[in-house]
Amino acid sequence: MTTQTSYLDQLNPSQRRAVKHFCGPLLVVAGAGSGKTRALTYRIAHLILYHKVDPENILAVTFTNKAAREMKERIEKTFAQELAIEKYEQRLELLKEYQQKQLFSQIYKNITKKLWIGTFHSLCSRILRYDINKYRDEKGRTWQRNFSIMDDSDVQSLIKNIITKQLKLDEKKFEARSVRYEISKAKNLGLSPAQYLRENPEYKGKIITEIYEEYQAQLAANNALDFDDLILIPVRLFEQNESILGYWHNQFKHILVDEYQDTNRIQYELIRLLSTNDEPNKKEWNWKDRSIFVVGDADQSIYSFRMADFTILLNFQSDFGDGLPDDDTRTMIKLEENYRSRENILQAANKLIENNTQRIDKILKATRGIGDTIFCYRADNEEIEAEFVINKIKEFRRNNPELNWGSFAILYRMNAHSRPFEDRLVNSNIPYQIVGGFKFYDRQEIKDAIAYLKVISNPSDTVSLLRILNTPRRGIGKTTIESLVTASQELGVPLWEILSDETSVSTIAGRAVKSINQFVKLLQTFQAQIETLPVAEILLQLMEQSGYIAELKNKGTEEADNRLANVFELYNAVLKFTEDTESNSIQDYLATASLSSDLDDLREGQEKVSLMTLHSAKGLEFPVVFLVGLEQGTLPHMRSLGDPLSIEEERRLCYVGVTRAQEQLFLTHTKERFVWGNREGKIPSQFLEEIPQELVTTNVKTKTRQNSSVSSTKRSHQTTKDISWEVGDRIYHSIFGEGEVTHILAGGKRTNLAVKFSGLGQKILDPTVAPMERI
Ligand SMILES: Nc1ncnc2c1ncn2[C@@H]1O[C@H](COP(=O)(O)OP(=O)(O)OP(=O)(O)O)[C@@H](O)[C@H]1O
Ligand SMILES: [Mg+2]
Repeated sequence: MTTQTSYLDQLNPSQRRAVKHFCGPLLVVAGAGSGKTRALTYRIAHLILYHKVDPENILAVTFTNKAAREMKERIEKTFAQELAIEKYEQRLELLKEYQQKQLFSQIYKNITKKLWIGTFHSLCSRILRYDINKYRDEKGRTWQRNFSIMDDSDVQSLIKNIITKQLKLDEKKFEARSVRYEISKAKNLGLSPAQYLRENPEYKGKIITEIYEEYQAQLAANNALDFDDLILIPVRLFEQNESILGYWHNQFKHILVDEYQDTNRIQYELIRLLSTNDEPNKKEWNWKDRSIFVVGDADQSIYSFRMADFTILLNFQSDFGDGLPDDDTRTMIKLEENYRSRENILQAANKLIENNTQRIDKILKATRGIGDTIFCYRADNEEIEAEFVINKIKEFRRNNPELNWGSFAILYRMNAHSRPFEDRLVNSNIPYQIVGGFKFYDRQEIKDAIAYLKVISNPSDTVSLLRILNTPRRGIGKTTIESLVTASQELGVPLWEILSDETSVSTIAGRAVKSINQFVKLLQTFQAQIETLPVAEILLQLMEQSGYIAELKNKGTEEADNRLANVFELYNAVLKFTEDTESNSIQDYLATASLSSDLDDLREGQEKVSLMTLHSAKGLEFPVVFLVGLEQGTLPHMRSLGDPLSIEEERRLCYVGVTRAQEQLFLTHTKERFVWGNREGKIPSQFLEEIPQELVTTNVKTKTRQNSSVSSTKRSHQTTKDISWEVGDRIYHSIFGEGEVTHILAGGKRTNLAVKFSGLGQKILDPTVAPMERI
């Protein structure tokens, strides 16, 4: 019999301390692969098993829905293991009877089902299903609990429509995509249209405010939210309504956040409100029976384009620890051993990231053997690069029977880079999956089917209603639809109200009256059964009775057949959802579907080569990793060249990529590459030069690599500026102006300073290289 070890024995002393920590705040900061996520997962198990915390009182935030599922499974396994050990020690029968096993696994599942584990978005959408009807926005608008969640493309077309049709603006000056980004940014900073205008009073700001206002009005009219609202609205609601905040504050006694370095302002506000239940600046805490536990690595902060701000992580102790200093070991634990990567890989990662100035130096020691050297391959172009990668994968599989296709990952900077790899994987008959590529839920037929469900659940969702009104074709023409929409706008009621009013329809709709009435009747039949008919059944019957399936069958083309297969695949997905969650609710299903992020593949656990962007790879690990496209202008990305802070973010991305590898790492780059339709000559990425030569083997024969980047050379000559600094020191920076030192970030060989500049917030600076002096 294999000897079982308790989960606590599978941790090092620092991790164990983190797991055993019960009440109060605790920050775990550590480099990649040091077991942060493991500590967080085991801590949840420990809270339940040892401290007897009700799983309902635990809120754990993960980076993806998939991570949440894996965490639940891990916790279930831990429970099973603990019980087995207990039984063994009591000389009782090990859980060997099949039935008993089934029973126990059911119990574990029921426990983890009660946990609140998920992404910020999915957790917030659950909160809003209870309480959104109590929220009022600054214009007094309200939402109902059956709200829809708009997907990216719906949001985009809504905004485009406002720009071109309603406000009749020049699309070249106000491009939907960039306006959308601006609005999203405002929401992630917690700014309402009026607040946004205050900060952007110039002409462009005024116009964007106008679009933002109109966009909000339309979301409300559709009883819909966008992804950003899912987090913004709970925060606003909690600020507005003390008793609601009090309720959720009591509910979530133990809050845990993974990847805390990628938290943005509004997510932070949410966590803070839930932890304090009081004014944001309150200095006294009541940690009697509650905790906040976050883990992160500032070197892996890669979402600044979504307003992530890693100074939130740096401020954790002073924020949650009654202003405790940053190095107070009562509220911070550092993990210093890496359990993931071979020493060569780890050293390369450590050396690479040392070139960043915005960081806290830290120690990360290898626990695994040295491993093979990293292989750097220079290809003539992207086709040869892909050929090399796929040949290597085949070779590895041949020589290492313990590896399966799932052991390999190809990581790139942008989704568009996947094509040559895909082509060759297809030709070689190698199973693969693209994580974060074209989403299942973005397919036309799936969006149609989901739109049917959305209208059943939320008839005010005019965006979805317009999608299905004449899909499949039922003879309702464009002009008729336009007249119906105009009528609804003039009367200020949702389109559905016009459609379901027979008198209005017969006056407006002309020849289409009969079709519209039939369509409305069909939907009403299902609306009436929303509580009684399982969601999978609603879906299937709707697709049949609306003629959707028949239309696809009649077409008989290969494309139509594929679409049909996808509709049935969706039906399967709904059945699986019901089986997993034991929920038959259409709203629960729609929330899951809308939030199935592009990182959650529909089918999991298959042995396939993974292809994904570096952003998607966060938190994952693979025995063999190919980090491709290491060229200036590819990684680092073109947009970052010339901007030192953006280059640092690109370097963090590269660091994330390197640290995904367990056994073997390949770095590839090309001499030329097709970019925007042109063939461009490429030079190797500066990051390649930052990795010590002795760790790398290469196919380039006459290699004259320069040693390290200019900045690191410069740094070593300028240590004279490394004088002793104190919190409160005032400095002058030639770009940011005057600022005050708020933190001394010491660790390892270097000291960085966190400096607060008025109007600019906090920046992390290396005093030995930053253009700054003490004043
Ligand atoms: N104490 C330990 N002993 C052995 N293996 C461990 C230990 N802690 C973690 N591991 C293993 O090391 C690997 C990395 O752990 P984990 O993913 O928790 O690290 P992480 O710090 O969250 O990494 P990242 O920063 O990339 O998210 C995993 O395979 C994990 O199972
Ligand atoms: Mg992790």
